[in-house]
Amino acid sequence: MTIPQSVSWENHTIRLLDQRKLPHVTEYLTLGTVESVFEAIKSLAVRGAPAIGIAAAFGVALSALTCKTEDVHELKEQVFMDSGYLSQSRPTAVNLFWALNRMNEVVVRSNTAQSLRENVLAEALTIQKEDAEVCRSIGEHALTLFQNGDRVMTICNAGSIATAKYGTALAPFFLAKERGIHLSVFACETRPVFQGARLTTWELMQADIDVTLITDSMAAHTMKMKQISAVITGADRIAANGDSANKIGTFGLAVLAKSFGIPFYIAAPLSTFDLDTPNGDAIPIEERDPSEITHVNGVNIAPDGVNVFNPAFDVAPADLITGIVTEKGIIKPDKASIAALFA
Ligand SMILES: CSC[C@H]1O[C@H](OP(=O)(O)O)[C@H](O)[C@@H]1O
Repeated sequence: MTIPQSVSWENHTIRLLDQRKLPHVTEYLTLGTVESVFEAIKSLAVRGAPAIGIAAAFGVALSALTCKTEDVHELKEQVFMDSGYLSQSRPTAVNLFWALNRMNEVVVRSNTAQSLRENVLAEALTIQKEDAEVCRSIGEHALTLFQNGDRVMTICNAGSIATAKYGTALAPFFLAKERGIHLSVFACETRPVFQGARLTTWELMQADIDVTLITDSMAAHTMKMKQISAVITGADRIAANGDSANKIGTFGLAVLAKSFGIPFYIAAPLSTFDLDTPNGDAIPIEERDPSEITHVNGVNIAPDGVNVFNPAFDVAPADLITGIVTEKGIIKPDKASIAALFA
């Protein structure tokens, strides 16, 4: 695959692919402070639940490496403070909190300032490496759901740049391509930030995968006219009962899929499950700046002063989900199956 890595650790800094500029400009940011990592996550320079977690993990490593004290207690205090700060960058994707918790545990069990610095960097690199392996497994399992010639709809970007590599919902398409299986992807543009139009189409075209761009409002008509065989999306947080939060518009696709009798799949790693959240109603839904809706590429397209509601995510209830594809296999979206996954 020729798709660039969204996050990497280079020369004691984070090298970050600026996803806001894609597809026309491939530009990298060099992040050397915790504040710049926070801003990169908040402003969507890095986005996608697993990639946010990886960036935050490297942010904790930066915190430890840039804090100059040799007193381990002082160092821990600073790193925990920075970790808490990074946790406030975005509220919905639980991978952020999962990664920060993993980093915090490493901080707790480090006994010297030097070992703490070594350990947090090693842990961040491990989180990234594991994510690539996990995503490849998700792709393998998801590929069993599709047959040569299938037409599959997706929304947002759950691809390589939203993760360490391969993606979640897009992983099966990359693997299908490697194996000569022809799948056609219909990508919803994903208003307001256009992750589908800008990122999913770009990633799939880079890999020479058949992709067709539609607006979000064309989903029902496209399902009917193009004989869509399945819908697959990523997720930002999956509650203990299987309700799944993903990019705004996903709930609508799940309703449509049910209406057309089309299977609707969620693809996500175990790090996206939140067993402490009992159901979708308890998932915090991020509301973003109104300008994401009123402006397109900096141009105001709405009357000045218009009221705006801009939730970044919605929740597909478990009863609309056919299956959740994880690195451990495909499970039913119910409490027992999810509990068994973690047993
Ligand atoms: C591989 S999970 C990707 C996930 O992240 C997206 O949200 P955002 O672009 O706001 O970070 C979206 O919900 C995707 O499914």
